Amino acid sequence: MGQGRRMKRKQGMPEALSEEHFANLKRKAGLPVEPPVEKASLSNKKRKTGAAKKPEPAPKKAAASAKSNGKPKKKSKLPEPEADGSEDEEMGDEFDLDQLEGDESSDEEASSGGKKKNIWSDDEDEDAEEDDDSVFDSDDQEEGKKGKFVFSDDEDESDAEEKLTAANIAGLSRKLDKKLAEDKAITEAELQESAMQTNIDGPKIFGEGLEDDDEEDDLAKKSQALLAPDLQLLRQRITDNIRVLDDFANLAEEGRSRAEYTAQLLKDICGYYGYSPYLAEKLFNLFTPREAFAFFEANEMPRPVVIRTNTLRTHRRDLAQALINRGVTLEPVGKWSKVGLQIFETNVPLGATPEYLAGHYIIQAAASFLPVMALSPQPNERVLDMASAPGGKTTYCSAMMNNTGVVFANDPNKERAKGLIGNVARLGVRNVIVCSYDGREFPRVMGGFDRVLLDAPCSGTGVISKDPSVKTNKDEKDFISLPHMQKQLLLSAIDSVNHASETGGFLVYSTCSVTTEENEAVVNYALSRRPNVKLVDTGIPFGKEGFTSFMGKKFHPSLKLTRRFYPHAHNIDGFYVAKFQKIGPTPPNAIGAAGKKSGGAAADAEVEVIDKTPIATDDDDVESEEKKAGKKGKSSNGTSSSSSGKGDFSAFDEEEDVKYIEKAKRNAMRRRGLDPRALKKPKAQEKK
Ligand SMILES: C[S@@+](CC[C@H](N)C(=O)[O-])C[C@H]1O[C@@H](n2cnc3c(N)ncnc32)[C@H](O)[C@@H]1O
Repeated sequence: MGQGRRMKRKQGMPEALSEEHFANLKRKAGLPVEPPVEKASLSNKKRKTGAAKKPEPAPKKAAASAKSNGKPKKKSKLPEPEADGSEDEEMGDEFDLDQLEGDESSDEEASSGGKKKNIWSDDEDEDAEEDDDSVFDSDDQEEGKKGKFVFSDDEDESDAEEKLTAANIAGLSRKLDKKLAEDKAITEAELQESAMQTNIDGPKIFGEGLEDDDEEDDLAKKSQALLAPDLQLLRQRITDNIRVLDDFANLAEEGRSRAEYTAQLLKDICGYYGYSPYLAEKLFNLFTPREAFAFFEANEMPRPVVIRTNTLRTHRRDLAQALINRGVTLEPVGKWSKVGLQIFETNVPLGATPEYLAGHYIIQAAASFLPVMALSPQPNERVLDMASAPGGKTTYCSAMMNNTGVVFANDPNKERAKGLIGNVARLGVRNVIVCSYDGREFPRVMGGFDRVLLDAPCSGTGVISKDPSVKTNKDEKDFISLPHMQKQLLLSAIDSVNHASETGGFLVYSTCSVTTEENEAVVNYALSRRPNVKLVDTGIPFGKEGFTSFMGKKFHPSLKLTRRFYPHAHNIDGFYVAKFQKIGPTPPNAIGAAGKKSGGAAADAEVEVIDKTPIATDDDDVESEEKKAGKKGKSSNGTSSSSSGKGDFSAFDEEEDVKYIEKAKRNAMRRRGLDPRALKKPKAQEKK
């Protein structure tokens, strides 16, 4: 209500961008405030790519294109990104950064010196070339620096960029104003019409007020047949009932209980939005009635189209300029991301622009940036993306890692994995190994990862605007079988993390669903089965806290650290993100540990957890054991002592030796490709 159209479409918690905004910035900076002129400091930022030289960005052109945006245009349909596989791996390296550096290194300095950054000053300055972590959204997201995403400020922005953005936005505003006026006229006409209808005293939509269920259904059907359900009236009753439920003591009719109002409301929601009663109730219960209404409403609207800059190939500001030159109206997705661009309008299919084909961006929902930001993979790490196709998050991990280290991108669905391979190729990602296992086979397949992402298969209740079939095709069975699988996958994911990782030891669990069964209940289960993990802050600067109790169920208090995202509250897909830290080795008798494919009993069977950390050479072994001893023996004041406390020359400890000998034997067997569990076989069997 009262919310502008643009604001409605705007991503997350957007910052209003207007000419006035930039004018204010200029005033602050002591610059004259004037209408846009045709001077572009961007013009000295010539870029070479492996393909043709790009035309120099010119604000005039930008303004012109923004102007043309002011005219009503047919919105282009956004095709699915193609797995075209067009490889131009070297492009990223061929940018002429000399030109950039004069300008952009100042941004780097700014970032390192704590100076504020401009609105386009993201990663771009540093990411493609520098190997500090500024390529990432999570510059300051390293563990221990929670919630410190750098918020780019515009203070340092050059005039041209301000004008560029202002012109782009001005064009957009004009267009939106026009559209707004048209919408207003239509709404007024509709209101007049509905006012005439609401004067008629309530047709009994769906048998309102009738006692007997069968009779009610019959009559409801008849009345529907006679009278097409009047959506206006239905909506009116929905809002009326919400108002009553909001202030029940004062507004309820005498003799009508809260339960009756709620039942009526749910029924109307099913009728109006087309949900199955089962799902409508499940989703309704997550919120207050008013918020539930907002949620259902938001599911009827498309989420903004967002692209993620591939920082392995380009910088966000260059990409923005190139797309603006093609007539795309866009702006940064929000301060929380340095790589996202929200697309308002485009004349060109975003899945077929030269920039797309050259791998400069990927079309990716803003919400799916979040798990990766929370994971915050670091350069040179070993990362597992357990359910990775089609690779939006995998390729973001790679960009954050600057194409170093290795990301194992797993997905058992080979068809989907093709899309993943296509994206990996197009985006010039070189540190990914694609594999295709059931995630529950980890860590048997491989373990010892610095970080693991489990973006689990889910019911999709957070993405109903994209897939409305969810409204009716998910039933009780799904909310039993999916959580069951999610729990198994999560235990496998936990067991695949190396708790002793020098840089990591983290796991992110995410879903694009909002139900507690698939989120808090799964995470709570994992906490109860794995005392060697704890929840930590996701570092994401927005989102609602996870539930610590829900409909009589109590969850661990630390569930508060997990994050829920909603379309109505954050204008992104519904999403859930939980971040774990692994603080100790997997208990040897861990119940329900990974590897058992089937559900049911398998999930509860005792499974030996095998250390799948990459096999080190004997020397490495010694070194890493020493490292561990050193690490663990470090006292709080930083002095080091041996773990036994007996100094370097402590007496032999036979028990401890047995452990090392066993481990060495197992390693030796694995080197020879044998199953180390054979060691456990009874001697008699071995002799045989
Ligand atoms: C939410 S999607 C992943 C999206 C992906 N992370 C991305 O950002 O592009 C869930 C994926 O889980 C995969 N999946 C289903 N069952 C699985 C299992 N048992 N183990 C691992 N992955 C599984 C599906 O094939 C699907 O691609």
